[in-house]
Amino acid sequence: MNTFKKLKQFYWSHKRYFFISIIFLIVTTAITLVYPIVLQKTIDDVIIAGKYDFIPFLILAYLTLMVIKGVATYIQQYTGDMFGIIAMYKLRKRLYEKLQFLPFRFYDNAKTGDIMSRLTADVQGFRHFLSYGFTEVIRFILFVGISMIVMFTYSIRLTIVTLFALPFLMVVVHKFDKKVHPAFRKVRQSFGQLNTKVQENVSGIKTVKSLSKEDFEIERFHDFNLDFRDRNIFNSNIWAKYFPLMEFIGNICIIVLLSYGGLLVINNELNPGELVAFYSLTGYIIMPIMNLGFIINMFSQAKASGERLLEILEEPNEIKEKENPIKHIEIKGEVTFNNVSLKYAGDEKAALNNITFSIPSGSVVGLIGATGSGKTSVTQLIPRFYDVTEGEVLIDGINVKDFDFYTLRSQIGFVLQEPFLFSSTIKANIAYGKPDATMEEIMDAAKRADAHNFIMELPEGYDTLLGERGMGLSGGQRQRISIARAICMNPKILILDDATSAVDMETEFAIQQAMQAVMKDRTTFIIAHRISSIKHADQILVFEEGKIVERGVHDELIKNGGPYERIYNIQYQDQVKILQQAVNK
Ligand SMILES: Nc1ncnc2c1ncn2[C@@H]1O[C@H](COP(=O)(O)OP(=O)(O)OP(=O)(O)O)[C@@H](O)[C@H]1O
Repeated sequence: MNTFKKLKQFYWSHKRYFFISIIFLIVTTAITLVYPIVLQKTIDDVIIAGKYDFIPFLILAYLTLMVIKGVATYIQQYTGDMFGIIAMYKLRKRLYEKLQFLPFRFYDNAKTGDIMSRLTADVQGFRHFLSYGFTEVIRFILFVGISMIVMFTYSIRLTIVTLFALPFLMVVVHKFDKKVHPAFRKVRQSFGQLNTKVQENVSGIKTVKSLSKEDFEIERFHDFNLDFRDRNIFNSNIWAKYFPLMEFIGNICIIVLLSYGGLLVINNELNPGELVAFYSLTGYIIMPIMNLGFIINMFSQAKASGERLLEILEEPNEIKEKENPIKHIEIKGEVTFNNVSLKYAGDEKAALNNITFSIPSGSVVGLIGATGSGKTSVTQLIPRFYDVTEGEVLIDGINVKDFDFYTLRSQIGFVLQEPFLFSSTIKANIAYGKPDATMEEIMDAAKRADAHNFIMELPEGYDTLLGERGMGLSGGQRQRISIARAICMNPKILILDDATSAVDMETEFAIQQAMQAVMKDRTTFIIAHRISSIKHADQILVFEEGKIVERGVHDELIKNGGPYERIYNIQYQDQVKILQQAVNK
């Protein structure tokens, strides 16, 4: 019940639909329970007593009851559905909002397919119980409770004898619940894994095909599909075992009722109509108890789903804005790292070790070093994608933790290593960080990123719709659009994380030329593997295993005898060799 209590905020605020549904449920249940009584009166007081004049009135009474029941059922179902649907809407909304604000750390390990299945199937499972499960529980209580009262008024002895099997039925139902709940949780988990598999496969289909791993992937999917099938079979097995047992116990009740009740009628201790009414009422008790399986099933699904939803809703967010943060100020862009260390959650080794540097506003800093040496990690600490483990990161002398997220992040333009484009128009992609940008601003940003010419060659120009993740464009084109997006925001700090790695040397040169003007008055971090990308930087930081091992400007560093000179020699000697080979041909 704890799961339902924790999720109460999503359904209890519109409880009026629930109560209306319950009121009309009581009406329909009451009418259903009146049928056996009307039947008993028809047999005992009209047919056996030979008062046939009453029959037209009874027909009319039946008809009226049916019309009222029909209308009541409609209202009950509609409001019950509304109760579940509104909760589903609110839950999805909150989950989506939560996902937007969860830290990068969460996404480092999250699986897209699993998150998708939580937002779809699990929300649906929970909604199902709210719409139907709750009312079924109440219908159960009403049916069993009222039927028992009516039966007791007809014959106490027959009621007791008929219902002797009920405790057995209860025990079976209880055992069923104990087994079916964990089974359902596993079905849900397995569905999440299956979704993840499909999603990963579709996203990585090029890698799969390029390595001819289709059969391997089919095999792997087969394993997940098999697991999902087996878990469902296991679940069905529980059903198949317990349901006939419940039915068997119910049928014994009916046999006992008809044997003992028949005897009472023969001995004139019970009227025939009363026995018929008893038979119907017993059905009203046994059927709901057997249906309890369905209700428990629905409840188990909802509980399992609710738990999975709570896992997202209760996921801690360690990167928070402080109270009364600094807002609405324009930063200048001076960036300082003081003895900064960073250890990613779950990692033994620190990714950054005691990093200290200061970048004056408006200057360009180049970050170079082997892969995994910590360059990206440094830049991710500035907009607080992660928080430092030790030390502090300052912008204009203010700790980044003191800013509100919008003030901080809206003034930092990021061009990521793997640019992500949305499946909308090129125009919308460039203006993503500044939705009110004019067409002139968008085109200006594209020109600076050397993207304007190729965009104009596309049939729809800036209105060209991109496929998912920018499919339909080359890697270099995607990178240029993402550079244009960052420029369009007009940020004070610009971070280019290997931003020109996917473009050829000529395009890189063109972008660099255009960027000279863009970088003016902005602090720019350029992470690069090519020396050509950073050689004009005002300051170059050379990284090795999470530490800065060298710093200076290009002309000094190439004669320093350190790692920069080594990288320079490898890259430029190669070029000289290539040029010599070309001349010798
Ligand atoms: N999200 C993360 N969770 C855990 N460890 C991480 C994460 N991101 C990076 N690391 C680790 O931190 C170290 C530094 O990685 P980082 O991405 O900063 O290096 P880099 O110099 O930018 O590499 P590259 O040139 O390949 O982009 C590496 O050992 C890496 O495995």
